[in-house]
Amino acid sequence: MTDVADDRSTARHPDDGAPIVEVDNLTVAFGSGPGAVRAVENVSLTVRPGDIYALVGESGCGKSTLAYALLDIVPPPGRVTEGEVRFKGAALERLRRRDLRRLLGLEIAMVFQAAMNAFNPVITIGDHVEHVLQAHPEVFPDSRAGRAYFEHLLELVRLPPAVVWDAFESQLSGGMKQRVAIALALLLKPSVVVLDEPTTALDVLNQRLVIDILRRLHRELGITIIFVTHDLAVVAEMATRVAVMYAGRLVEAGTVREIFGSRRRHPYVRALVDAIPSVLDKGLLVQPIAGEVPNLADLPPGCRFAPRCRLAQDICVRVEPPLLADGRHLVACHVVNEELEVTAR
Ligand SMILES: Nc1ncnc2c1ncn2[C@@H]1O[C@H](COP(=O)(O)OP(=O)(O)OP(=O)(O)O)[C@@H](O)[C@H]1O
Repeated sequence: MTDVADDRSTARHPDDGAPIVEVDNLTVAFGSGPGAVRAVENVSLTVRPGDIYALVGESGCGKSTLAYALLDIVPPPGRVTEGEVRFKGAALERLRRRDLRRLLGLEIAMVFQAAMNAFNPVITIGDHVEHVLQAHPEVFPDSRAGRAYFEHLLELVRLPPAVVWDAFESQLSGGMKQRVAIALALLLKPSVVVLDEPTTALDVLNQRLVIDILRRLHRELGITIIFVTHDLAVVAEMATRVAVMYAGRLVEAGTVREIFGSRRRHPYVRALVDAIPSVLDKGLLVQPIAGEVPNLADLPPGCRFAPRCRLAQDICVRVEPPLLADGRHLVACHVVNEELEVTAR
């Protein structure tokens, strides 16, 4: 194993290709001085074209903040204090403001967690579409082609264009609004779409529908998907790669197979998996994770998960574990990495 701080090992894999999004040693802080809280700390990851990349963790682990940083839209008082995000090799913060706006609108789109309330309630969905098309004539010089493309997107998200075009937000159900938000995000043909908790606020049937739709959009439009979720069952169904965050740090990253099937897994990830009846089919034996994510302003020494970890040893409460790579599978845990090295000898 090699000691690295990210998932960019030099090992070659069949899915290797030029990265589309790279997060390099990124730290995002809220506030300043001793009271500052680092919602994202020294996180590095690489997203390649065609990935369906899941950012996972419990509430408060920094997933949404990381997602916002991917589009350079961290809300104040949050700010990037270290590291950078690169899109197709170009650092976002070094792009001129005009180029950045263009890039973010056209190449990377976001569907926000509160998509349910993301629309202006006094205009129709058709008006929303017209506004976007007018703001970006470079994508569809003929707005009729833009309208036709939106209708195509509505069909892909399984909504009837004739109903949706003249509808106001209040006339759509929660599931329909989420799907309209996805169609709108794709209108300018971005190569990457970032979705914050795309299934969380939906009932089970609508969750299923949104998962199916996102897989279809990925297949038919070839878009790269990055999504934030606290739900590993959704990850198991949809993602190709996964990064698991705990209290602002990356604790494990790898393929879905590595995250769910590998013997070498972070105890936090094991605990998350054990908390999903649908994945392990344990029925009533599901184990909730005891304790809570620590307050970011008052972190424990050593491994942040140690106070909740059944495997914790002395070293865990003293020394922060490094993120060790086996190929592109990364784990930050003294105990499981030690076990693997012992077995490998
Ligand atoms: N606007 C803000 N002002 C101050 N601190 C913030 C702000 N937004 C986030 N934080 C800090 O960053 C931490 C991580 O928040 P974030 O929303 O990124 O987590 P998350 O994993 O996406 O959780 P959730 O699923 O609940 O959104 C919070 O616990 C909080 O300490």
